[in-house]
Amino acid sequence: MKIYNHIDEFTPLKNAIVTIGTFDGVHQGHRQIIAGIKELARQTGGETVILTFFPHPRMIIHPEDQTLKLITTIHERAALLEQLGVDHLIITPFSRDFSNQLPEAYIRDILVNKIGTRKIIIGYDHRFGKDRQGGLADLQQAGPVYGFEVIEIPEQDIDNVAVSSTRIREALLRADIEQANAFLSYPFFITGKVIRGNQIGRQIGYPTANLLVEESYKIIPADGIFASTVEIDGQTYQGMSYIGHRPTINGMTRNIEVNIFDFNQDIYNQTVKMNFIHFVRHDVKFSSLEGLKEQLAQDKLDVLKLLNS
Ligand SMILES: Cc1cc2nc3c(=O)[nH]c(=O)nc-3n(C[C@H](O)[C@H](O)[C@H](O)COP(=O)(O)O)c2cc1C
Ligand SMILES: Nc1ncnc2c1ncn2[C@@H]1O[C@H](COP(=O)(O)OP(=O)(O)O)[C@@H](O)[C@H]1O
Repeated sequence: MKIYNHIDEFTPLKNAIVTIGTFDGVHQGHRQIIAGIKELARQTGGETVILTFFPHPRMIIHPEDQTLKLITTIHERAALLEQLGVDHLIITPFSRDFSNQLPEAYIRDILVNKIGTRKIIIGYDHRFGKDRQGGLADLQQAGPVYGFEVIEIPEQDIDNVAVSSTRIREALLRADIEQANAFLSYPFFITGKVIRGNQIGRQIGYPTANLLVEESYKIIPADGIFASTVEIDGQTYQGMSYIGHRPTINGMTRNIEVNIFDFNQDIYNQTVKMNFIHFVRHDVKFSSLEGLKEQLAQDKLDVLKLLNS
């Protein structure tokens, strides 16, 4: 997959099969749409193009607003789309200039002249251009003029998609990993760099890699203990992960940590992918590290059972 960080980097195609959207999470609903454009591309010898927007307008207009959380960072989104076999991903910053284009100009300049759109799959309620003036009707009118076909995704299908994007976030925020994963059709994951902690982990026999997530807009599930798999340097391990403030040691920061099973390497500064497979239990304040240690032994048994049965 080729990634373009600006529409001007793109060379128009002869037969572009296009869809437009945020695709946060690249979940089950998105996957159906992507399967659709891939099938059309296969039938017509075309190439698939996804036009997406990043940063989100709210991030630009209100950078201090931390309430907007996304299931996937832009890098994670790109990686997932690549795995699905999309040919081209155009990431357009939502600048004032871009959003101020009139619908007719947007269709002509971007979709036709810059991309080479021959087929566009679009939701029935998709809006574009200045003040969101443009819609499906404008595309349908322009199609015959410029030689592209418009394929509408019906309301019913969109509703399913919209609902599940929100539902995935809601599920994660109540630590309902099973529900989130069912909607995503793959395990929810966090990518981060391993940073130093208090080094208490190894003292109690459970070293934990602490993850730093650089993107403040990445959604972090509710606190708890989870059965996980961890990907490091192309290898996958099992482990038990933790999200919380470590009440037992009166921790001040909200940590994302994982104790990796059958593993003994220094991985500081490495980037790891932590997959969330099952919720195990809620965070608890123990009266001593000894109490926590006993619980960790039990957690390990529970996690092994969950991952291997
Ligand atoms: C599977 C797992 C479960 C945990 N459960 C709790 C818990 O219930 N309560 C708590 O205070 N800390 C819990 N922790 C966090 C530990 O307190 C933390 O890993 C330990 O203090 C080591 O911190 P360090 O990485 O800064 O050395 C858990 C950690 C893991 C990996
Ligand atoms: N099985 C393991 N699981 C997690 N980290 C491990 C493991 N074995 C070695 N490590 C290393 O030890 C570090 C965690 O040890 P810990 O004592 O908890 O220190 P810190 O508080 O700095 O995280 C990890 O960042 C990693 O580099």
